[in-house]
Amino acid sequence: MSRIVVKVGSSSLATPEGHLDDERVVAVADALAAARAEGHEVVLVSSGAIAAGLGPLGLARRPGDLPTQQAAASVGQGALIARYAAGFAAHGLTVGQVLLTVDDVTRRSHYRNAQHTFVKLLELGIVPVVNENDTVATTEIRFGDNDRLAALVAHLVHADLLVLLSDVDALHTGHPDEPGSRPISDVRGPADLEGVDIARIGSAVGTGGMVTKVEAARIASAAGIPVVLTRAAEGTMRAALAGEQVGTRFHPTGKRRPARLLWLAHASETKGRLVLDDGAVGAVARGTASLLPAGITAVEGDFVAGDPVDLVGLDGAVVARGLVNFDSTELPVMLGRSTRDLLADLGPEYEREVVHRDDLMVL
Ligand SMILES: Nc1ncnc2c1ncn2[C@@H]1O[C@H](COP(=O)(O)OP(=O)(O)O)[C@@H](O)[C@H]1O
Ligand SMILES: N[C@@H](CCC(=O)OP(=O)(O)O)C(=O)O
Repeated sequence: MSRIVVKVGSSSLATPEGHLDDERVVAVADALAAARAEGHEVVLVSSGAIAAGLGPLGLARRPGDLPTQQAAASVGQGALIARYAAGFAAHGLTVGQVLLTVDDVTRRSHYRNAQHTFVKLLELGIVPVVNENDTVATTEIRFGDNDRLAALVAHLVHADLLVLLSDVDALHTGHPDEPGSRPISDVRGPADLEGVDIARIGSAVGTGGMVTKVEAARIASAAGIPVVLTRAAEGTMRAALAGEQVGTRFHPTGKRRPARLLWLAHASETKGRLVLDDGAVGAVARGTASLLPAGITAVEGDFVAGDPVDLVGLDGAVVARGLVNFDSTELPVMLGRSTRDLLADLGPEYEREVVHRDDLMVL
């Protein structure tokens, strides 16, 4: 038995005008139910909330402005999950809705919550149906694309396979409409992507085109999870879920890393910067040391304890990203001082590291 995360994009669920197509939703539910019948655990990351909201709101096409997108997602997410619930119920399966924001997965406590939720849902035999919580996600706290979200969920649930379903049968050497462009069956590392043109945007309803899919595949495969990218058509979906050679397979290029750090590196918007002296840069870059106040020369931005921040050298180059243990307003009096000195002067609350090494991701 293996655990499979499947991501399906709006372009595979919507009509060309951007409205949700019921038959396509049912086809996805059927394919995942077949995988469940084979003994696999499945997690579905599904776009389509905005598309599903257009009809009920009387909108002709996908809105360009964020508030209307949020309203459409609010109306549409309920409709989307109702359709999945009916589609899976036909196979005797129950779905559980999981809506995530960036904060849920970058802050330690929220992150553990999300992980526990998935573990429990799978234990209970539920099919988790995941989407970004678009209704409350504003521009600055938005993943914006479900491809990357799916890669991070795959890592979070320790998936054995990530399947990215789209409206193309595979990654091609160039946009599929370009003459001479051909499908790529295997990607074993960055060299296989040299010269591959993914710049042209995709369908009118999809968001990221191939760029976000290749980035998602890079994140997952670098963390040891194989990725298959193929079309959300009945035959190709089933073949991909059965582990058959179909579409493009991105082979693992690295080993699993602590999941929370992967989120930190790929999903978080940093709230500020800590400027490090050369000694601290060296210590942090080796990946074994925590960041102490003595090695910090300046603080930039407004943040509170628990926020992600960039750690930069004196030249401004980003060395690492980490979760900071102090508010930006608390740090200025601490800079350049030893923890012993801070303990004596300000008390035990100020003796701890500014960023603990377990909360650091060297970039
Ligand atoms: N090199 C490429 N290979 C395959 N598809 C490409 C490539 N470059 C751009 N694309 C476009 O990316 C689209 C898929 O992205 P998108 O529409 O965002 O899908 P989704 O809604 O599934 O996330 C394809 O339909 C295709 O037009
Ligand atoms: N969360 C949004 C979709 C975001 C997204 O990544 O869309 P897509 O590129 O179609 O997978 C929604 O449900 O409408």
